[in-house]
Amino acid sequence: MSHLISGTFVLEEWQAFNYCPLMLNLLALAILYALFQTAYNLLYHPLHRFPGPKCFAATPLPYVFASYSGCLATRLHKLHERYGPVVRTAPNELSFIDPSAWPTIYGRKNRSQQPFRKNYDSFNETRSQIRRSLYLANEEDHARARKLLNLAFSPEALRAQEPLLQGHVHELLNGIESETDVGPVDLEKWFTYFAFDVVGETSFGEPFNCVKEPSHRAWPRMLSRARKIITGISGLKLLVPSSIFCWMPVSQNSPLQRTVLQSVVNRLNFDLQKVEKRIVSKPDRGDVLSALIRVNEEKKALDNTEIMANAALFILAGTETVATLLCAVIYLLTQNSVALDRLTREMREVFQDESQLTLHNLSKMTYLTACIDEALRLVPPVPEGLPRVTPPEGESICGCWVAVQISTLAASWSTSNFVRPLSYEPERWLENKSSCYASDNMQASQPFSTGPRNCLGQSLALSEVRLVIANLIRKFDIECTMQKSWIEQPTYLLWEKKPLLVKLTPLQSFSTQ
Ligand code: HEM
Repeated sequence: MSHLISGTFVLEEWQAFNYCPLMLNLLALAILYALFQTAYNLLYHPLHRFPGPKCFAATPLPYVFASYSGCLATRLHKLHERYGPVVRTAPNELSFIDPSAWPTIYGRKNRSQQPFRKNYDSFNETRSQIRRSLYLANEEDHARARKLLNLAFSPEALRAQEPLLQGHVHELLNGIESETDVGPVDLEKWFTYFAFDVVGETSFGEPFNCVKEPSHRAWPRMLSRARKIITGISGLKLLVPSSIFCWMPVSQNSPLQRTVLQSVVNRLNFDLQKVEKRIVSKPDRGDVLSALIRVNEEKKALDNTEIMANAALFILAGTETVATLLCAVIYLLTQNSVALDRLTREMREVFQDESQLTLHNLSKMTYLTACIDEALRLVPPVPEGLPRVTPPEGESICGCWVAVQISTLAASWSTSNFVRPLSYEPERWLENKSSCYASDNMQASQPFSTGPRNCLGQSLALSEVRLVIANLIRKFDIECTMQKSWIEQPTYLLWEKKPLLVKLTPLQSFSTQ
């Protein structure tokens, strides 16, 4: 009865009465549309004959949910084990694990043909500092910039950086050694600081000093949190077109998320000011940025915003990935005592003196390379896949807009590509390997991707990893103290790395000077 007494309430009720049918009609329309779309996806969509679970074919929700909850990479692996080498993972998305798909999806057939393009709609980067970087560049800009950046990352440019890298490895070993008598050391945190310092040193002209200065260590954690938020937003963007998404409440991040993203933007701007100063003063420090500025002086291929955008990209692309690989090699070696013993013996017998641990000498150590390749196969640092869109004029499936990708982790973990795929066996990468590995399809493991948009920093990454692993193994006896598998962890585009607790016993006969 109270609503009869209150005039306002009566008015509200009247309005609600009038709005109600409209709202109900809209809701009914939305449900009808969703039902129609689901039926179409299942029965008439050009991809409806491809194998895969019905729920993934019906709506993008399961895919987005898997991405949001950090289990996309392992989910894709399970789907491939069940449904085979090609799986429909969303209404208009196909995932492959057959290595013959790498050149088709990521390469180009001939010089005149463009590779499949990235799905730019799923990026939320239009205002960010990496907007003008290689990563988001269209084909034309990418080709122009990549040509120049390849020179800055060439083997000669890398050789010039060796003293800088060696310096950081020594700082890392000293930092780790300072903790060895306290108990198990968390190598994940040290590797992350190291990877940040190297990118800072080579691309910004000064290290971020994360290894030496505890007060400088917030940056890596901040970036990792921002990545998680951005992955979540990109996942949601798959559900609705960008034009509608930007009006939805979910596109406005929560205050906490906004603070995290804003801190990352502020920090990047702070670092990019240093790059801007160096573009003006042009000191030659023998690092990536010096090489880039020098070749650009001659070729005039990039403007200053592009140089800065790429420097920002190097932080995003070259830090967590390297830290993941370092953790993976150490963790997997501790799980395979035969491999650890063999590598330890080789490192200690071949290298009598620490000064012999140069990039040139280490590049010849085939067992070390095999240990790293096998870790890249089992824990690819970019594990989920790199979606591409089929071009309208060809390669499309039944004339339809289709996103395709090789699921990196699923391809490496597949029983159709490797013998005992979940077991760490560096021997499979050796030239004169046992015949039991004869059916291994080594091309299926492409952790740095292939084609014109493959990893620019591959040689730098491998150099960092070779130096760190060789030095650690030579200097310490290593034993993992963790009860649970380090590999069981979520992925949000990259791995969400858990602490890697390891007991390190320094060998008395070796020192870091
Ligand atoms: C183990 C370490 C690394 C792995 C596994 C890795 C993997 C990858 C992969 C898979 C891509 C292709 C991404 C895509 O197509 O969407 C990529 C691109 C890229 N990576 Fe790496 N990366 C590593 C380290 C580094 C380092 C150290 C740097 C530089 C400091 C770097 C710089 C880049 C850049 C600039 C691109 C974009 C290339 C382009 O679009 O042309 N990466 N990386």
